[in-house]
Amino acid sequence: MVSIFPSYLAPLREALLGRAISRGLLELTVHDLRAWTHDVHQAVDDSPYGGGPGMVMRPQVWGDALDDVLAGPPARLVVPTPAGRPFTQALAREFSAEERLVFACGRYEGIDQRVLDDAARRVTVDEVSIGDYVLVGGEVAVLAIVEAVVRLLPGVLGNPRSAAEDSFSDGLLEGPAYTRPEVWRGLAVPDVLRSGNHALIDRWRRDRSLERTHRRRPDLLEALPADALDRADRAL
Ligand SMILES: Nc1ncccc1[N+](=O)[O-]
Repeated sequence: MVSIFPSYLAPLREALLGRAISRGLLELTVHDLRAWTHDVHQAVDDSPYGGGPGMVMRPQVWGDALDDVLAGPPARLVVPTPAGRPFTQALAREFSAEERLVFACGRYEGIDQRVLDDAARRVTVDEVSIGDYVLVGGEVAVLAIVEAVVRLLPGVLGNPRSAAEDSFSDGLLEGPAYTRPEVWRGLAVPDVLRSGNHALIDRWRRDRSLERTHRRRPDLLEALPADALDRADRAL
């Protein structure tokens, strides 16, 4: 990763991801973009051509940084930006199969477009968005993207089934989950989940998942492939 706030990415070395790194399941290197500046002020941005508010990150600094960081084994350049294509679970899976990912964290009003155009001459460049809102920079998006990708790497999650049964893995939202005690503040766990009848439990979970998706994300239902819903689903 390349950022002007490397410490923003420190959480990646905590907990699950930190353990995956210490277990050698992945390597993580954070570079300070300012290492590629040469002026005393270590300037990384300048005012935009054509005027307008804010600052644009300068091509020379990013160009030199990416020349160095992209050197070596083939990598895919991921640039978080609100103007990017949506980052989805499917893209997380695609990224998790890559040998190496390089993340360019932009600040201010983004990075001079020529940096991405120049990089695209050498590597695949993915401008991706984690949501329709504007953060101050790409670092928080990189934290989210890396967590979504790394948890899919073999051996990272204790139980590989949980990645397979994620929300979105079957195109639907995950339904409600419960654990002990059976009754808590007068609220009981649905009986079916204690029935031991796994066919019934699977059906109940599928129904809750379909209901929730219908209520909260009808767009996901629209996007399902035709054969994704069976007769029982349609009966719901
Ligand atoms: N939403 C965003 N805002 C700023 C930078 C990056 C962003 N994103 O979604 O990747």
